[in-house]
Amino acid sequence: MVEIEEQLSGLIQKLKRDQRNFMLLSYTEKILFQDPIAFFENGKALFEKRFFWSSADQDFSVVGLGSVARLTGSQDRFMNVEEKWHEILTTIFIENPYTIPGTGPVIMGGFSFHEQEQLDGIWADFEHNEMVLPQIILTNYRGNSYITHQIPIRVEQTAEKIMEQINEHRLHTLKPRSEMRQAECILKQDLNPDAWKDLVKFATDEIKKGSFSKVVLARELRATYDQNVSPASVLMNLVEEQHHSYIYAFESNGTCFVGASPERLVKVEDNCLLSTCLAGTAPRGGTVSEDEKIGQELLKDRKNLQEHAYVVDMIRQAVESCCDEVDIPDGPVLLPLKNLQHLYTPVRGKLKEGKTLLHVVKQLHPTPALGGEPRNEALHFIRQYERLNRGWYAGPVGWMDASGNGEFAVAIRSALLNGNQASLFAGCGIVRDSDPEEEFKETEIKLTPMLSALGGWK
Ligand SMILES: C=C(O[C@H]1C=CC=C(C(=O)O)[C@@H]1O)C(=O)O
Ligand SMILES: [Mg+2]
Repeated sequence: MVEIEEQLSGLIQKLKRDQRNFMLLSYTEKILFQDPIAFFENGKALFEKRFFWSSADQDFSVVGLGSVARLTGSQDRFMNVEEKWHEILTTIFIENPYTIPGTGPVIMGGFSFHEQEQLDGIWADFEHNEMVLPQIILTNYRGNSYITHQIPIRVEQTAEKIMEQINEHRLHTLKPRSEMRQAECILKQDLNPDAWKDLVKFATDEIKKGSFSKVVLARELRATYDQNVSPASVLMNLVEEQHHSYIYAFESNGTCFVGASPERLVKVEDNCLLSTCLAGTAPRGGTVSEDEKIGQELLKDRKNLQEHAYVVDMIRQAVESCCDEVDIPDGPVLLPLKNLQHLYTPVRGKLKEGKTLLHVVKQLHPTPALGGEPRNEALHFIRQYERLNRGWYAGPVGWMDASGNGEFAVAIRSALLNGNQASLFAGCGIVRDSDPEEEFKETEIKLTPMLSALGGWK
């Protein structure tokens, strides 16, 4: 702590010497292990914006509170954010002795599913895309905790005054979590299930006519609770129940988008790229042998293999345009989750010179696991006929650090929380052989993890 104070004094002197008014210091240090959910929960009283991300498999989480910069790109939004991030980075004084991904200045947030979409209704508190540079970041990596402060320094301030605020933030955020009472569902409302099934039938007719080959159709469920739903308590349940999933939350003005997605869009670490093809779904069995039987059937099922193949073909093309040494296995394997299992094909590559994480996001989004094939025809159909405002559902959500490391998942198995109301989203890949009743059942299973994390249902 003494070190930050010395840094601050030095930088204030420097501002005076250079006759400048303002600069941003990003200061990282290792601290005693902290619970990321407690940090997120404790930040509620102090900050309007909060971001949570954890990837169970890699023992990694990054949580951001507050905002010192907001990046909201419009035209060519991914590249726009990339440019703004580079501009900001040239102005930050970074003090980070660690080479741990997700430490130092990190931007966090997401993008709506549709480009240029006007967000209204339940999404009114959300920008159509927003990546935030938080005021404080807690990064947990392999059992160690790091804290990064983004500290705006004005020439007229004193180091002691700035330290007071830093200490205040630490005092209120670095402490154990308090008891959280789980909300109870008092009303569950299915928004027009029959119309959704009719739409699936209509989509298969269009596929047979040759309008497109695959389209992902989503539906929304609304639930009301006996008290305001606490995003932290939902995160706590998701972390406990949904292993092998990215657990994420983005809160803006009291509305929180939260979910547990098994689907990585893309990860970059030291120029190595990982992406995931995930499409094709079956339930889990009640016994080991039943589970194995369902899994084996899924691996041979024509409709599901078709759904999956469109995703692999498109991701291969997109990744090959940005990477060398692309490695994709010939066939899918099973990815078992708590409530369902998927067909899964991992993708690896090495980023080409000059290509970045956001270049790949731009190429990939939306993959046929969320949009369809061909992309434009499927997106047109979704915009025209799907009866919901997707907002950030199925869009890229994630983080990126100053070294170009970062990861985005697709924001499925998600819910938007506002007070005691929640909207839950789930979709299904529709291909030629899709059956409306079966696809409806598939969305029911996909909604189960969020419903359960929200506190069960009536
Ligand atoms: C669009 C969703 O899932 C996608 C990801 C995996 C499997 C899918 C499927 O089998 O239909 C979907 O393409 C969702 O959960 O809302
Ligand atoms: Mg499916």
